[in-house]
Amino acid sequence: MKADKKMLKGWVRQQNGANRPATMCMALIGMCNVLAGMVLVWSLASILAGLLAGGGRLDARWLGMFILMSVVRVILGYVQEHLAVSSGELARKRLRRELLSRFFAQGPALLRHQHSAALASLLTDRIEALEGYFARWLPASTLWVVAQWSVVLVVFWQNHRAGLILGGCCLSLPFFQAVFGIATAIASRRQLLALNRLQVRFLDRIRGIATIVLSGNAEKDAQGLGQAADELRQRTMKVLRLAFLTSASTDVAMIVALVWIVIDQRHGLMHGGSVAQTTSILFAVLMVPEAFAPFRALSAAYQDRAQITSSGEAIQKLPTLPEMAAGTSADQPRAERTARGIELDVQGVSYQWVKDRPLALDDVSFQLKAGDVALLTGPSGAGKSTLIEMLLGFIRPLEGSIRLGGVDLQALGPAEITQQISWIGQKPVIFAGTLRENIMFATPEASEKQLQAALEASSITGYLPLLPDGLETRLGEGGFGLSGGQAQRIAIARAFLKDAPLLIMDEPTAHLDPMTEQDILMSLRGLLKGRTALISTHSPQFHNIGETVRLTMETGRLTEQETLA
Ligand SMILES: Nc1ncnc2c1ncn2[C@@H]1O[C@H](COP(=O)(O)OP(=O)(O)OP(=O)(O)O)[C@@H](O)[C@H]1O
Repeated sequence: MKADKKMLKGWVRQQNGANRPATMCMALIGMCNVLAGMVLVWSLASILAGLLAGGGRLDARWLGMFILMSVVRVILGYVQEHLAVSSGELARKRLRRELLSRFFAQGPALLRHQHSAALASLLTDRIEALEGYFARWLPASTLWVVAQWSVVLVVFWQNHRAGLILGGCCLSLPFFQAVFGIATAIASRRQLLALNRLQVRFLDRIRGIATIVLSGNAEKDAQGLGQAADELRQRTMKVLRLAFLTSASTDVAMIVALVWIVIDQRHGLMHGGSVAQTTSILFAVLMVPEAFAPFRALSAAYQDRAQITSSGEAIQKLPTLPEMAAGTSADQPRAERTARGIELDVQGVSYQWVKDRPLALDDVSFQLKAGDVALLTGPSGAGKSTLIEMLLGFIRPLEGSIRLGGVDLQALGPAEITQQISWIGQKPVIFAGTLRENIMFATPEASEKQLQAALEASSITGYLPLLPDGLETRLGEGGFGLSGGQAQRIAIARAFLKDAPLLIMDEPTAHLDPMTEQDILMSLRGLLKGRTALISTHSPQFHNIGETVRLTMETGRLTEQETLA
């Protein structure tokens, strides 16, 4: 727990450090704004003193200065706001980039630990909510003590008694902040967690809409969602109440300062003091809101501070990245491929998803020569998908080693692993885009000739005339729908285009009817030529696909290993 907090603090410090130049710039402009504010208030006090105590004389120099400072403050405010927006935007972009590369490096293994709605919300809403932290909280927290106390000191220099009163009232602020600010932070954190729970619940329900409707539980489920939404509403109201109390406590301190200074200095104001004396009293009175403004900005941003802690906690919960091979891509070793495929050597690998649970892979060893086609079978839960995720480089063995083309997988960089392996899963992901974009997803540089060859080899040419716009037909959510077999052909075409020497398939025909399965098998036979392959399947149709090795797994162990003639 303590270690988690330390890590979280370290992460927040790192974020603050990455944003420091922009924060310092905004704080500097903020300070200039405060100084301009002092000159502006002094000009106003001088004008008013001239009118009240100088026989109604309007001093044009002070009027000019007042107008000039007003313009300067507008410009500084605009620049500050502009900087705040772009610094918040840059910080969010940087965080999203970091997170996305972390998600991609984890691959599907990530979804075994985290709900996809929680990941989506982390990447979108929760990063979005950090805008206030970078744009408002960081500059406000850097500036407020310096800005507030320079105002108090200037007032004290001009008018000792008023300065002391103002300073005393300002001293009460950290106390209010401690009471209401901390309560606001806790309430904001709870509100964010409630929001996250609601998002996860919504996505689950949308995904399972058919199951819910058909089970006749739609109404009960809607009630559950309603309760979750109500919990969020109550938590949001609590945050707003607390934020209101924080702001009200600042206002009370400010009004007390204002009234106290006026009562204390009423003699000088009412009994016609000199212009200089009236100016100094008016200056002290008019500076009161200026002295409280930095603190007001800070407490308005206090909620934003809670966001970084809660997003940081969610980011900390992501599994740690597997260590990547060090060095630049130029000096990283390359796996050796041949015209027949690539060698794969798995020696004594073990893996455990959760501590104190049985091993998902237990001392698994096998070897594939270039051109071997291995069929991997075994009952559900035997560890086939875990082995595949390990071969794809998404998880690292606790023990043992994997060599691809004579090189340890851990020594190969992610780009090299990606280049050497094609993967076909149970259901290919079809992205929103045209059929052409979907096929060329991993190889956008492929030529038209290569694309045509892949279309033929995967038999997409068979259904292409049925699509309204051929290769330019838009697919994905909201686009033209494809059958399971048609979609799987896209995955096969992608593999043809990629031309990697190792082909890994995880039940590629799991959701297809026997006829379609036979058609897909025909295309797969073509794809297997000149490649090493590992195919995990429950389907007997795969026997005689041209396999040279049969592997059988049970409860994480390789129980049978047969090499065919
Ligand atoms: N995120 C996880 N947390 C805990 N245990 C896990 C996790 N993922 C998988 N396991 C466990 O690891 C073991 C192997 O699972 P795996 O998905 O590799 O099996 P499989 O052979 O691919 O099954 P299937 O044929 O049904 O896909 C199972 O006992 C499973 O419960």
